[in-house]
Amino acid sequence: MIPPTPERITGLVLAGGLGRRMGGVDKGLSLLGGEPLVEHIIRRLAPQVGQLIINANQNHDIYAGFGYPVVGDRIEGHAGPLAGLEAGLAACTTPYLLTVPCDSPFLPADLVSRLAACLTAHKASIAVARTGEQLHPVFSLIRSDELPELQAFINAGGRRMEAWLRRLCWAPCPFDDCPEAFANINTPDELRAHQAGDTAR
Ligand SMILES: Nc1nc2c(ncn2[C@@H]2O[C@H](COP(=O)(O)OP(=O)(O)OP(=O)(O)O)[C@@H](O)[C@H]2O)c(=O)[nH]1
Repeated sequence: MIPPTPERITGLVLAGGLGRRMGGVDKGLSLLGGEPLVEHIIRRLAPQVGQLIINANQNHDIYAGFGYPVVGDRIEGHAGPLAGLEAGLAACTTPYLLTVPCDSPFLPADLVSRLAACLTAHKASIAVARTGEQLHPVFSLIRSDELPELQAFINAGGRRMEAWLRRLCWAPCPFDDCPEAFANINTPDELRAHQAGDTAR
């Protein structure tokens, strides 16, 4: 197994959703503390990985302005985060891909090192963040050579990320010491609440 060192990992920021609960806006570009959510993610993730890719299905030019390649879903009909993962894996040139959602701006500074240690210890194909009983499949470190398996799952109608990862050799990675790092922002009220608490972080 090739060790999942940072330079062998591409970070994929999943920003391809519809943001219905946010009122249909492009959630990754929603402002928190005066900065787009995607910028918060990039600031935390870029030091942890060798390369970055943004997955987006609208506003490509704006996302490209952050300085990283932008890929859109190749599967039609807003098939969910697995569609973004499929596009990211297809564009990825490193042996590992790390996914994060665009709406969790407080992600851990040691997310990648802990997922990498877990993947190695379990000789797994995918390591998934877990807090308590809750899995966070959109925070996963994945072997890039699982792309054909993912495409087969999607072609057979599979859409749930957790259902897919359970077909692989997968390992849960505990982050019980920092559950707040996985808080996500789905609604204008949640955005306002975090905005109000932003100065405290
Ligand atoms: N590429 C891609 N990513 C998606 C899609 N749907 C959701 N996501 C991403 O998956 C993560 C979790 O998304 P959700 O909050 O469940 O969905 P959303 O579309 O962003 O928001 P809602 O419409 O309010 O559910 C986010 O990073 C989204 O950008 C999709 O169809 N394609």
